Amino acid sequence: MTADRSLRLTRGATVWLTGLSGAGKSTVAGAVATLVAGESTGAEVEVLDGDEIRRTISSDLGFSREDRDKQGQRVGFIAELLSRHRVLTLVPVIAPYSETRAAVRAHHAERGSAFFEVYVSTPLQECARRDPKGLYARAAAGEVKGLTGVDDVYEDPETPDLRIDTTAGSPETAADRILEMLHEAGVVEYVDDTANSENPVVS
Ligand SMILES: Nc1ncnc2c1ncn2[C@@H]1O[C@H](COP(=O)(O)OS(=O)(=O)O)[C@@H](OP(=O)(O)O)[C@H]1O
Ligand SMILES: Nc1ncnc2c1ncn2[C@@H]1O[C@H](COP(=O)(O)OP(=O)(O)O)[C@@H](O)[C@H]1O
Repeated sequence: MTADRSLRLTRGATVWLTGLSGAGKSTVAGAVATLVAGESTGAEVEVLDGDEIRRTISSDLGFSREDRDKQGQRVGFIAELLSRHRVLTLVPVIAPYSETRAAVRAHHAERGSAFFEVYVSTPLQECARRDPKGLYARAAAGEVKGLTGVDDVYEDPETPDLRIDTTAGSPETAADRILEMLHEAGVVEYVDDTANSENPVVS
């Protein structure tokens, strides 16, 4: 993205960032939101973070299979509503089950809303090395049970729209790849700000 072009959304979309704790889902979602907010012409962007949702409307949920599925369905419902109303909705939520992710995709498709699955595929070893919340250390000490990827299941997405391993590269590079995906899908377009404002060049 250069300073002489701006970004605009042609429609809303949900971008679901799935992956292990510490993979970089929230950091990359934040980087996309910052880029879009800073370089767009009035585009709306929201982040629905799993931790934040769990502190509010999902404070009744734990980490059983049933509860994780409910969390996915709830967040998917809100994301679809937002994206149908032209918001670029970034969802850094683990969503460990293929079935939940497929149901959320189908929910979007039934309503004509765009949905993209981004697999933040940073390996467990790197996630545990980063351990930004100390969860892996607590799991190793036996203080946390059922941590995704350690002693609870994570079903790898088989056909994600995009796969990003954040072991190498910056969050901004990862964010650029997501914007490129959205550009290719026609959700994002760029307007050449140096062109005649009555005859803008859009790509
Ligand atoms: N047992 C266990 N497994 C996974 N994650 C745990 C667990 N306990 C607490 N946490 C914290 O909860 C965050 C994940 O919430 P999500 O709603 O994204 O997870 S899920 O989709 O319902 O599986 C997760 O956030 P991220 O680290 O951002 O992924 C953790 O902060
Ligand atoms: N390229 C990168 N992309 C995203 N996060 C990165 C990257 N390199 C290092 N990190 C670090 O990894 C950690 C990822 O944490 P977070 O974004 O909360 O992950 P998640 O939301 O998947 O649990 C952060 O401490 C972040 O600074």
